[in-house]
Amino acid sequence: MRPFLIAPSILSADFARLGEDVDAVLSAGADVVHFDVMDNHYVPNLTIGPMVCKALRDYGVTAEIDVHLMVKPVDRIIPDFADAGASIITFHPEASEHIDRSLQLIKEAGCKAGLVFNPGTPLHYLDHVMDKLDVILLMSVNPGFGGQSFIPSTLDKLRQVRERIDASGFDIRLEVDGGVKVDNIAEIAAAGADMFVAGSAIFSQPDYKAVIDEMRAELATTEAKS
Ligand SMILES: O=C(CO)[C@@H](O)[C@H](O)COP(=O)(O)O
Repeated sequence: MRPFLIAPSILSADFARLGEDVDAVLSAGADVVHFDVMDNHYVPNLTIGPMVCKALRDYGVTAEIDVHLMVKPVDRIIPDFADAGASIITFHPEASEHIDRSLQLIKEAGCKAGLVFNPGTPLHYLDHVMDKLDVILLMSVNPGFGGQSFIPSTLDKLRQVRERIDASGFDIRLEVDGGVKVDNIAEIAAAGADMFVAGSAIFSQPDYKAVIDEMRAELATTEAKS
């Protein structure tokens, strides 16, 4: 059994005092910093790049930084994020010209690698790359904005991916992102997820520890898979 990981999305953090806010959420019990990179091209929003990732490292953040690239093209920004201190880099397969090459670039740069699937993206992109994946991230909202509602069909997709991971025998995290809250996290875990991105559910509350504790209490009602 492996631990469940809670990864607050800093898209909902206070950008005017990002270092402090990230420190606060990690002190409150978060495991991983989820870092959303949007390019106003692949998705209709514009956020943060490698300089901000490096600034967090320089500020003293030592937790894993999980960089979710919502950018097209993918490859040219990978080395910059690796140099900036990213731990995990995930990208959308339909945004890459050569999925295997992008995964290889991430690994060669010393990071964990993953593919991200939008609600409408088919899972066949997994077919020939399972051995190269550390993470599979299922979006449970359409990418671009925080604060959207969880799309229920993600539960079935999670179950399908969980079966594929278990059948593969590889050590792959199953991450979910979008609309994750205290009141649905147990159901999402039961469908097979073991890493939970939550933005607005955590950062909209004054007491991060209280929300994270509530999430962990809900997760304790289910068992992590594999
Ligand atoms: O990548 C994205 C959106 O594109 C997510 O990481 C959201 O930022 C999650 O926010 P909430 O749905 O938890 O508010």
